[in-house]
Amino acid sequence: MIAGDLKSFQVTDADEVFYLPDFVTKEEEEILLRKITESPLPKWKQLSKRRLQIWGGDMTTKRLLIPQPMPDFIGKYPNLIARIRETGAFSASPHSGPNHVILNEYLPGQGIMPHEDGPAYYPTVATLSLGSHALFHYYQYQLSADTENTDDAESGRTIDPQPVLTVLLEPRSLIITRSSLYEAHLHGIDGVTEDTFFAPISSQHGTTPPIANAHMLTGAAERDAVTRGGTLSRGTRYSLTFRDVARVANGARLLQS
Ligand SMILES: O=C(O)CCC(=O)C(=O)O
Ligand SMILES: [Fe+2]
Repeated sequence: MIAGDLKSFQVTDADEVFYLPDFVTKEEEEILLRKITESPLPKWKQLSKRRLQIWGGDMTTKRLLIPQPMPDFIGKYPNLIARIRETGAFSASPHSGPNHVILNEYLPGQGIMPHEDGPAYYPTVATLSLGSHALFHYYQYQLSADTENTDDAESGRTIDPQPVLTVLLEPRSLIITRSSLYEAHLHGIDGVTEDTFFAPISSQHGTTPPIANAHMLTGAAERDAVTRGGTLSRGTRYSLTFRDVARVANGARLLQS
């Protein structure tokens, strides 16, 4: 892919969100899924509702990355880091590419509450989906206080429950989020076992928000469900979130301190 092409993957004119379907091939997806599911148990960090792995190094409380080499299936075959650099999405980031990856595992019924990714990272994230689709929502904070809505535990600010943008992430796709949707918005995935879509004609009966990347979908089942109405069952999904941690510890300096 040529760096300048990124614009042709932009989901809407208004937002810096880019959807790249089929970013990895089926064969590459199989290799990645095998490597992930074969990884030894100690690699996993168990949270209350899902588990994850962190690659590229751990972060100190002062948001300093203590770098670790990437596993071969991220940095060599397939070389996902290089492929993401080639999109140009990180061209203005401190290291011109991602240096940190979080792998999340979601079983059917598991999701991630609306949240912000925080200031340790350069405000660009690229997310590769493997194994299953997900419906990904971007939210904004409520401008005026409304007691009916949920509060964000961390900021204490109220989140508008109506997403500002919803995209369907197909397996093997990459979604890139930059700028305002990264810095001033939240994102999340509902913990459901299936997603139901209503054909536009009957949309008044349904509650599904419009899918902003409907015109960019490449999977037959996904296109069908979104354009004609239907249900997509969630399988186990793995997401790899690629980011650039601005501050990286320098080995020599670490030894001196
Ligand atoms: O699984 C995803 O697509 C989102 C993950 C996420 O938001 C995060 O790890 O911060
Ligand atoms: Fe996130």
